[in-house]
Amino acid sequence: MRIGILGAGTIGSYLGGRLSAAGHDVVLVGRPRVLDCIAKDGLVLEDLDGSRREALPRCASDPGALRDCEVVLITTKVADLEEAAASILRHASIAIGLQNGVEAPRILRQVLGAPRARAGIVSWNAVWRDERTLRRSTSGPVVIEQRGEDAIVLRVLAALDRAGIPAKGADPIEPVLWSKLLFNLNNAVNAISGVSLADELAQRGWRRVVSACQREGLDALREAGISPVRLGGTMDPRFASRMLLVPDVIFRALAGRVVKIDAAARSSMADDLARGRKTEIAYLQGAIVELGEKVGVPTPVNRRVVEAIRRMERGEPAGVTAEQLLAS
Ligand SMILES: NC(=O)C1=CN([C@@H]2O[C@H](COP(=O)(O)OP(=O)(O)OC[C@H]3O[C@@H](n4cnc5c(N)ncnc54)[C@H](OP(=O)(O)O)[C@@H]3O)[C@@H](O)[C@H]2O)C=CC1
Ligand SMILES: CC(C)(CO)C(=O)C(=O)O
Repeated sequence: MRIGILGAGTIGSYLGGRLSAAGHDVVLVGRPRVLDCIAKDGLVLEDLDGSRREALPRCASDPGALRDCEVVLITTKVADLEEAAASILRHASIAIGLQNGVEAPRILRQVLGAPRARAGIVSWNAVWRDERTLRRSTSGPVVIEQRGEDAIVLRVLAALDRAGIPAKGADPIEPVLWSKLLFNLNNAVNAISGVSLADELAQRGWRRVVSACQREGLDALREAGISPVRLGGTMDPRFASRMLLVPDVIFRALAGRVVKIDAAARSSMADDLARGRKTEIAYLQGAIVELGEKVGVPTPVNRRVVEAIRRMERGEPAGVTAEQLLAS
C-alpha cells in the first residue's frame, strides 16, 4: 500500500517506519531536523518485546510528495493539524488524523470534507533513543474511525496488523477519543512529577491526582451525555480511575496485567516541555475544564493542572505537589 505520513515526528516516524519495514511504500513528510538523518541512515524501530526492525522510507519536506498516496496518516500535534490538512487539500487521498484530544474530527472534516476525513488514536507511547532509533514504550492498540465497509481504512488496519501494530476500527470515533483523553489526563501529571511514567504511576499521590482529573472528566461527560468506551483489554476509564486509588503494592500487581510500560517511557507532554515546546494541555485538561463549564460540573483539579503546565511552558518550575493539586 502507498502510505504517506504528514508530520513525521515521534509517532509518525514510528508508524511509518514499521509500515515501511513490513514492505509498504511509505513516504515521510516532516522537518529536515528530524528527517535528514533518517533519509541517509534509515530508521531502527524497537518494540516492547525487544524486537528490532530496520526501515528506509522515502523522506521529503514538501507535502507534494504525498500526492500519489492512497492514504495519509497525519501525525502533527493538534495545533498544527489544520495547516497540515490544508497542505494536502488538492490531493485525492483519505487522511487519518492521529492526534490526542477530541478536536481532530472537527478540524479534518472542516478542512478536507467529511468523505476524506477520518480520526483515530495511538494508545501507546514512543521514545527516541537516538536520532534514528525509536522505541515503542507502552502497549495498546491503534483505533481508526471506520465508516461501514470503509475500503481504505480496512486496508490500513490490515497493513498495521501485518506490521505487528495491533489496530482496529470504530464508528463513531468520538467516544474512543474521549476515552483516550481520559487516559491522557496523565500526560500533564507525568510532566509535573518530573519522573518516568513507571515511577510516577508507582506513587499513589500522583495516581490520586490522575484519578481526580478523570473523575471530574467522567462527571462532565455524564452530564454531557457522552459514554466513554473501553480502549482494549480491561482499559475501561471508569475502572481505571478507581484502580489508580489502590495502595502501591496492589497497584503494582494489577497494573502489569493491564498495560506494559518501559522504564524509559515519559508522556509526550513531558517530552514537549523538555524540548521547550508548547504543550497540548488546552486539548486535554483544558477540554475537560471547558466541557465542565458548559455542563455545570466543577473541575478544580484539572484547572490547577492546567495552571501548573502553563508555568512550565514559561520555563518556571511546576511548583506544586500532588497534595496541593488535590487540595479542596
Ligand atoms: N509521542 C507519543 O508517544 C504520543 C503522541 N501522541 C499524539 O500524537 C500526536 C503527534 O505527537 P508526536 O509524534 O509526539 O509529535 P512530534 O512533535 O514528535 O511530531 C510532529 C512533527 O510534525 C511536524 N509538523 C508540524 N506541522 C507540520 C506540517 N504542516 N508539515 C510537516 N510537518 C509538520 C512537527 O514539526 P515542528 O516541531 O517544527 O512543529 C514535528 O516534527 C500528538 O497529538 C500527540 O499527543 C499519542 C500517543 C503517544
Ligand atoms: C503515554 C500515552 C500513551 C498515554 O498517556 C500518550 O498518549 C502520550 O504520551 O501522549
